[in-house]
Amino acid sequence: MSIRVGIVGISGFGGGEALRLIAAHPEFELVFAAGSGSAGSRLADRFPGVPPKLAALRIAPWDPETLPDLDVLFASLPTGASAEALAKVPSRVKIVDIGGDHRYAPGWTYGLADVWPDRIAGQSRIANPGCFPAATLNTLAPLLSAGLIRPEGIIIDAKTGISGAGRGGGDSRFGYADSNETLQPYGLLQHTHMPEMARTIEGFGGSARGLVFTPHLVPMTRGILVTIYARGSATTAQCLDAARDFYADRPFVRVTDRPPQTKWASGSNLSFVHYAADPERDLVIGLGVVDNLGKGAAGQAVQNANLACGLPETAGLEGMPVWP
Ligand SMILES: NC(=O)C1=CN([C@@H]2O[C@H](COP(=O)(O)OP(=O)(O)OC[C@H]3O[C@@H](n4cnc5c(N)ncnc54)[C@H](OP(=O)(O)O)[C@@H]3O)[C@@H](O)[C@H]2O)C=CC1
Ligand SMILES: CC(=O)N[C@@H](CCC(=O)OP(=O)(O)O)C(=O)O
Repeated sequence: MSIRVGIVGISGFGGGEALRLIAAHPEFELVFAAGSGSAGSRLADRFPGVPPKLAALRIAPWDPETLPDLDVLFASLPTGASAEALAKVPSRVKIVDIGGDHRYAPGWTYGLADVWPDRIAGQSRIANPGCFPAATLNTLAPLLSAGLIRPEGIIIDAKTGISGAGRGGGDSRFGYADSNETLQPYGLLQHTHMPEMARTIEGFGGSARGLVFTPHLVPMTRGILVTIYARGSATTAQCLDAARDFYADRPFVRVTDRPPQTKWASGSNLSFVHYAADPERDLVIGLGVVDNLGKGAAGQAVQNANLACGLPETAGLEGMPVWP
């Protein structure tokens, strides 16, 4: 019997990517779509390429108190817009929140699926990591776990595609003329993703004091590359070996022998990690790549829902990236 799922925020970039993955999922059946301004339109109006079986499904106005019978709800609402409404969803409906309202919130499991799948299995309230933390924490986890770097003073320099800002945008810097042929740093010293990164780093032991995270907008549609500088006396080979051990049985993380590029992950739930280290300089450089809409949002959300429902973790996520 199929698993009945809904998506709220389906007209957005995260919700639209969840639709794409769920439409091809072997066990999930999309029975409910909701939104705000898009309410009333059929899926085929918003997504002309949607499979015929879903074309006539109409987007409902979002009201958590009038949900149909659902097993899983994916929420992809602007951060700040989901906490109150999702509290009204019956507890029998499993929720994966792609937005930022429930990360490390009481009663919610932080869904870092490649690192701690056992914590997610069977859960019913899962907060997806932010897109930058998804790339960063997958890269750092093997090093922290093996004690190869110190948790203090980690510096993360990140580049993101424009879709990371969502369809909503609302800020002129995301328009084509403002974002094409230019690189824009933003969020210096205060980006909202720092607390969840610090909390996860400290979960491996020690203090994340002195954490620096600086994101940059890059004129590309999808993709995140994080370049991380940490202190530690490991060699490159030790870092790569630690990551290969850590991710030995994990299906979505590739430990590469050369620096990864954003296009390698495009349209997939893959995460690429690579390391270069110089013990003489007490320096470890970690590189991580994800698709912000894949591992950074809808891909990891489907992976989390698979774990929550006891399905194979890879169900619906085995497609290769789009290239070129
Ligand atoms: N874009 C990305 O790469 C990532 C995004 N996220 C997070 O995921 C969430 C969604 O982001 P994203 O998809 O990019 O954003 P978008 O702006 O693309 O989409 C958000 C959608 O939410 C709907 N919406 C807004 N307010 C309401 C409301 N009150 N009730 C019902 N629906 C509403 C809108 O639908 P309508 O058209 O119907 O009004 C809109 O299309 C955010 O929290 C974001 O930070 C997380 C990781 C990566
Ligand atoms: C380019 C861009 O603006 N990216 C977003 C990150 C998207 C994301 O992961 O957002 P949430 O944590 O709110 O879910 C940002 O920097 O805030």
